[in-house]
Amino acid sequence: MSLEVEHLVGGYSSLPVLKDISFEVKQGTLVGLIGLNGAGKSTTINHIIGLLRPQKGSISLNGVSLQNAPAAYKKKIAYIPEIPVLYDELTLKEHLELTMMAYKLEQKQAWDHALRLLKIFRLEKKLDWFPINFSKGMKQKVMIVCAMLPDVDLLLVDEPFLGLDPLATRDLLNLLAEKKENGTAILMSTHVLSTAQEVCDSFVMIDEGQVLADGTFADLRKQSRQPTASLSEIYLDMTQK
Ligand SMILES: Nc1ncnc2c1ncn2[C@@H]1O[C@H](COP(=O)(O)OP(=O)(O)OP(=O)(O)O)[C@@H](O)[C@H]1O
Repeated sequence: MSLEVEHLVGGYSSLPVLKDISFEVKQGTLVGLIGLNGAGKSTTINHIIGLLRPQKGSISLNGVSLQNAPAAYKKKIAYIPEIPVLYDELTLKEHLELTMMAYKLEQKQAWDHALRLLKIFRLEKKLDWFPINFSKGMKQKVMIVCAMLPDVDLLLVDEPFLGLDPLATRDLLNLLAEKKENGTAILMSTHVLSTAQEVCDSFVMIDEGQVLADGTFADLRKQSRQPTASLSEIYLDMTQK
């Protein structure tokens, strides 16, 4: 049971940003997608959520192919984007209702869950607010709450820590750990390598649209022949070679 990306070639129109990307995210694991600016992290995620169409290769989740069964595949994924995408004319409450409708969630259970998440992120008194009145971090928290509501097989998280205060970062990490325990596969792109080193079970390092290395932190230390190096040192060393 996992996300499988196999020989993915893709990008924007005819420009192939991703050259031949393969990796797996197993059920109940958190995988860090690591790369410099422009390496192809968001492009990879955009392919996995079906926003971009592969030029070659395949993407499947627990055997369900994005190409062959897009609706069944998309029901099983949730996504926290790097830049919050909210509807100006909808309140926080209406954003939650929209998410519940989209995933066909049972109302009572979904609202209990939503209220718990809203309390964690200190948003429970802002249900009637519109996005224009939210700070950057608050908008990011709304995206997190919406993505955490459904019970999905795969959660994609694109650079979540920018704009979040330390309390919210801790709360997000706790929620990711909870999701993982429930069996969700999580792929998270981030530049915050110290946090990634602490919380991720394994890593996919990409550079110029190609996988440089993948595996656990111990695997990467072995591959780079640096038994005491940090994730950041390993990555800098690999990209400079
Ligand atoms: N909409 C787009 N149209 C054309 N090219 C794009 C588009 N978005 C990104 N690219 C190009 O694709 C390449 C990979 O970009 P991508 O956004 O995937 O990088 P990233 O690893 O997520 O970087 P960052 O860490 O800066 O967010 C870059 O060369 C970028 O210029």
